[in-house]
Amino acid sequence: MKLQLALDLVDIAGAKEVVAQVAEYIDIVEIGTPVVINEGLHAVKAIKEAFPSLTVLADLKIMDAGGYEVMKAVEAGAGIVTVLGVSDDSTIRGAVEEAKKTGAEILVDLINVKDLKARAAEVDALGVDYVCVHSGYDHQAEGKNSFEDLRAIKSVVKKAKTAIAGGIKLSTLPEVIAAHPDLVIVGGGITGEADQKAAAAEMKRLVSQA
Ligand SMILES: O=C([C@H](O)CO)[C@H](O)[C@H](O)COP(=O)(O)O
Repeated sequence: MKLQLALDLVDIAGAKEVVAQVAEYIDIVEIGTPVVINEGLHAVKAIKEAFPSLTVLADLKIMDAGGYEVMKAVEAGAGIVTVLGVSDDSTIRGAVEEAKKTGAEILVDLINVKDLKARAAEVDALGVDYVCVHSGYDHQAEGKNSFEDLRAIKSVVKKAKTAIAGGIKLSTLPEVIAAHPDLVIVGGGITGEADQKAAAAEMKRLVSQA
C-alpha cells in the first residue's frame, strides 16, 4: 500500500517546503488541481526537478483531449496523470495510449460518477493503472466520504490498482486501510497538521504495515 501526499492549497514555493518536510514518508507527491490552475504544469516540473526520486502525479482531472493533455503533463515530469471517470471512453483510451509510450500511468478519478461499480469495471477494462474513489471538497463539506465506495469498486476492479482520496485523516486511516486500497491519497490530513512531518511519518507507518 502506497501513500500519496496531495498538495492543493499552496504555490510552488509552499509545495517545495511541505515536500522537503515529508519526502521520506511519501511514495507519490500530487500537484493538485488548484495548484495546476494557479501555476500551470510548471509546478509539476519544479517539484520533479527538486525531488527527482519521487513520483509526481499531475491531478489534471482530464475530461477531453486525453492523449494531448497526458503528453504535456508527462513532458513536465508527471509519472501519473488523472483523468475523470465521467469522461468519454475515447478520452480515457487516448490517455492510456499516450501514457504507455513513456511508462507513465493513468489514474481514473470516479468523482461524481453515479453508478460506481459499472463505471469502475468499464474503466478497468480500458487498461487504466488506478481506479480511484474520491469525495471531493464539496462532498466533504456535506459530510460524505468514500470508504463504502472503495469496498464497492474492489469487488469489480480486476486489473487496475485501487485508490481512495478525500478528507482522510489519521483518525480515519485505519478504516481506509481495512478496505485494502493500493494507494491512499491524503491532502489536508497532512498539510493541515501543525506537525506535518509527524503526521506523514505515522501515516506511512500505518500504510506500510498493511
Ligand atoms: O483532488 C482533490 C480535490 O478535488 C481538490 O483538488 C484533493 O487533492 C483530494 O481530495 C485530497 O485532498 P484532501 O481531501 O484534503 O485529503
